[in-house]
Amino acid sequence: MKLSSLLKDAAVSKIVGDTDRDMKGICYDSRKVKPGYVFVCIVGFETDGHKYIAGAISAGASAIVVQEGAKLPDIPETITLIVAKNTRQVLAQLGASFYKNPQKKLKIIGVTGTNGKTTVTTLIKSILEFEGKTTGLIGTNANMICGRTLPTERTTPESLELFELFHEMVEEGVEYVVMEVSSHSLDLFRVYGIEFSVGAFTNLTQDHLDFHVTMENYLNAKKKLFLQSKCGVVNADDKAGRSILADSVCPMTSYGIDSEADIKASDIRISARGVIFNICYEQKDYTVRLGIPGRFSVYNALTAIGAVVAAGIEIGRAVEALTFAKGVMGRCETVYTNTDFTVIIDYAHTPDGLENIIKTVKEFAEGRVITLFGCGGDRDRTKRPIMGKVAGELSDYCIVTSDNPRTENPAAIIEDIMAGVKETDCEHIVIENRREAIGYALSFAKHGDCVILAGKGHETYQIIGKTKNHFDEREVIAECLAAMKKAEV
Ligand SMILES: CC(=O)N[C@H]1[C@@H](OP(=O)(O)OP(=O)(O)OC[C@H]2O[C@@H](n3ccc(=O)[nH]c3=O)[C@H](O)[C@@H]2O)O[C@H](CO)[C@@H](O)[C@@H]1O[C@H](C)C(=O)N[C@@H](C)C(=O)N[C@H](CCC(=O)O)C(=O)O
Ligand SMILES: Nc1ncnc2c1ncn2[C@@H]1O[C@H](COP(=O)(O)OP(=O)(O)OP(=O)(O)O)[C@@H](O)[C@H]1O
Ligand SMILES: N[C@H](CCC[C@H](N)C(=O)O)C(=O)O
Ligand SMILES: [Mg+2]
Repeated sequence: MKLSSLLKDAAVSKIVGDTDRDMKGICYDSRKVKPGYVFVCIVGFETDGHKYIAGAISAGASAIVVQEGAKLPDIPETITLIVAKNTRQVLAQLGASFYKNPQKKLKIIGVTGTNGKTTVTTLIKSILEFEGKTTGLIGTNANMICGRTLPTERTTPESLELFELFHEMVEEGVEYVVMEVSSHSLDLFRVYGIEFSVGAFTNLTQDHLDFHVTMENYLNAKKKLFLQSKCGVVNADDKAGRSILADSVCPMTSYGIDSEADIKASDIRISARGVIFNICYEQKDYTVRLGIPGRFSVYNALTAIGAVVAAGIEIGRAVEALTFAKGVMGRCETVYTNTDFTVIIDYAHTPDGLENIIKTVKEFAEGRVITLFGCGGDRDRTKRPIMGKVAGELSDYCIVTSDNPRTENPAAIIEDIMAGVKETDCEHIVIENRREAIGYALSFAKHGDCVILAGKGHETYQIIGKTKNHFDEREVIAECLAAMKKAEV
């Protein structure tokens, strides 16, 4: 594609050099540049892309996009220099042009909120597929195109990768895309230029304050989704949800249990096997059955129903489809252990998520609730003591261990968590090594107990330092149980 066509809709302030040249690709990482590429310099949180201009040019970049005011090295005249106020925005605009605006050929449903995005997007996908629609999914656990699974690094990919994914989806005949829209992605222009057919909001509780600093900034990031959605579906029971409804600039559907709402749930029955409840929509009643336990599952079902109805699916069909919806890997997932206690893997990694899963398990545990958890390193530190307190207040026993320590000292993360646990009188133990901690939990559990392994969910790795080690809790559980059996003989 000619550089001039690529730049047609881009917000650039100055261009120096040839724009008639043919561009082979776009790249924002100098290490991936190939001959004939345009290299977009991003001022990042760890480093500055402008530092790598020389490397990009020697790898063959023939055009460079730089941010206004950035310090630049000598750039040869043969290279086209493009100056912009915001290179993240230009990256998204170039990506959309390069892949021929695939977002305009798809019906895109975006889901945002602190907790529930992965679960809700998976439920929406199940409903759409029940209706015979072709779908694409983008989120934390995986990206999927018509049932084909692609690996994913992020909840919401960088704009360039996102438009490439949309392009593949269009090529493969996808009609509906269901995607998680993280607050980071909204602030960092990863979804810039996309008009969502439906924007849906689950809830807002503390997380990611390392990035957003205040809850107000965090909410404002989430609100951006509704500035680029044709219509919205929002939780009226949530304080932030009510603020989104109050500021609405597009038609909104509200849902809730406690508040007046367009889709209102009542008569909720919760068991270990799932939830059954009534919903009232446009003066008609429907009975919803979902095979995932917990009051939060009622909310996730309501968000999913609201979103598909806003996307044109008949509500009765959506309700019927949910009956067949499967649980999501690592979300309240019961692991088969052939023991007389229960082991549940869950992705709770926020105070609210942890509170929800422990309360849910308490509703059906016959014996003690034993919670094993840690907190991620290089992430919001202030949530750690709160999670410690929540786990201590609600559990019968806590095992405090490591999550993904990343570049932080695991013992220091645990110390932050322990400040909260110690505010409660919950019995507890600290075992830094997660594998050993799981072994301990399994040997400690007795008849009727429920062991919750919280925080890692679907993850099959543990990040220690900058190394990603294979770590699948399902395998660890099986290995520990086998070792325990061997020791008995
Ligand atoms: C805060 C954040 O989101 N950062 C992301 C962002 O990094 P960044 O823009 O700060 O980039 P940087 O690493 O400082 O580098 C600056 C630029 O120099 C370039 N570079 C760098 C080195 C080099 O040799 N050559 C070169 O060109 C880089 O490619 C980049 O363009 O862009 C990078 C490239 O896409 C991401 O890898 C990185 O994700 C970091 C690792 C991350 O952990 N992000 C998490 C917090 C995240 O995004 N989470 C959300 C929410 C999760 C949820 O709640 O579900 C998500 O959507 O996943
Ligand atoms: N609606 C909800 N409200 C509160 N907690 C929830 C809700 N749904 C799920 N949870 C809890 O939060 C955890 C994460 O759920 P899920 O993965 O669906 O959320 P997410 O928003 O995609 O998270 P992430 O931002 O990390 O991708 C679950 O394992 C469960 O403990
Ligand atoms: N999307 C979340 C995932 C946290 C999962 C937990 N295992 C951790 O590493 O903190 C984040 O990036 O904050
Ligand atoms: Mg997710």
